[in-house]
Amino acid sequence: MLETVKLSKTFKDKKAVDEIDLYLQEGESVGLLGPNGAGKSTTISMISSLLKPTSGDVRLNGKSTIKDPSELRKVLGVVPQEIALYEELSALENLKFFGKIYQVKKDVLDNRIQEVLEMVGLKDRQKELVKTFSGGMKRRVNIAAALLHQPKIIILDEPTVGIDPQSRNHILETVKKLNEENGTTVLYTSHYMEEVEQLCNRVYIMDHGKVVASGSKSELLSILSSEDTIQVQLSKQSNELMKSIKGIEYVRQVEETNDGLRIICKKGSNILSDLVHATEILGIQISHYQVEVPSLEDVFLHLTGKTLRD
Ligand SMILES: Nc1ncnc2c1ncn2[C@@H]1O[C@H](COP(=O)(O)OP(=O)(O)OP(=O)(O)O)[C@@H](O)[C@H]1O
Repeated sequence: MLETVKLSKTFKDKKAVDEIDLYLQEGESVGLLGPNGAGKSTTISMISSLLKPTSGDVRLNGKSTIKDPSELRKVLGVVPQEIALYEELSALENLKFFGKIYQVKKDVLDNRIQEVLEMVGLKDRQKELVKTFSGGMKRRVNIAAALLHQPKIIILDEPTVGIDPQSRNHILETVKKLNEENGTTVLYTSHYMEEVEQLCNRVYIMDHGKVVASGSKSELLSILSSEDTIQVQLSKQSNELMKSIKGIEYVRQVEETNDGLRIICKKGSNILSDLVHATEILGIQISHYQVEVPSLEDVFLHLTGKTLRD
C-alpha cells in the first residue's frame, strides 16, 4: 500500500535518514521504534510529504508521492509531535477550521466532528477553549483533527510523550479501535516498547538513520535466541567478581544491578557452575539466580546498545 524505497535525508553533512525501506500493508499496525535522534520524525515527515527527501522515493500503491502527493493527502492523517492548535479557540472551533483545511464536505463536517470527538473522549469538553486543556487533551484534539477526513492510513509521531496517564490510555484505545474496528492502517512511533508491543503487529527498529531490524515480535525475539540473560542477587557487590565474570570467554556483557549482576552469555553455557566457583573464591553468596525471558526492550538494547529512554 505505502512504501519507502531507499529513502534518505541529509541535513548539511548529517545523514539523518539513510536508505530506509519500509512498507505498510492495508490494515496493518506497524511500530517505528528508535532512541532520540534515530531519524523517526524525519522519516515520517518525508512519508507525509512535509519534507523533501535528498534521495529515494515514497510510493502509494506503486506511484511516487514525491512527484504528486495529492492522492496521499486524501488517504493520510498525520498526528505530529508538536501540537498545532489555536489556543484561543474551542476544541469544536479548531476542528471546524481543520475540517475546512482537509476539505471535508460541509454537509458532513458537523457530524464527523462529533464522531471524532467521541473517539478521543472529548465530546463533553468541546466548547471549552484549547488553552485551558492539559497537554494530553490537546494531543487528543490533534488526533481528532487528523481523523476528520476519514483517512485510510494514520501516522502518529510519539503521541503519548509527556502526557497524563488518562489521556495516554485514551490515545492507545483510540488507535487500537481505529486499527481493529475501522481497519485503518497505522504507523506508530514511540519510545515506549510496551505501547508498540500492545498496538503493533510489526515493528521497525531504527538507529542512526538506518533500520537495524524489522519483523513481528516473535521474529525480533528470535534475534536473541542465541543468548541467555541471567539475573543474579548477591550478598555483596564486588568489582573483582565483575572482572572475573567478564573474563569468561562465552560472556558477552556484565552489568551491575541494585543487588547483584545482570549477565548476558551464550545460550546453554556453563555460567551457573562458573559463577558458583567465582563467588566461592571471593566469599560471596548467591541469594537468587534467574534466567530472564527476553523482551523487545532486550532486543533493542542488543541491537543499538541503548535503552529506548536514553
Ligand atoms: N531540520 C534539521 N536540520 C538539521 N538537522 C536535523 C533537522 N531535523 C533533524 N535533524 C537531525 O537529524 C537526526 C534525526 O532526527 P529526528 O528528529 O528525525 O530523530 P527522531 O528519531 O525523531 O528523534 P526524537 O525521538 O528525539 O524525535 C538528528 O540528529 C537531528 O538532530
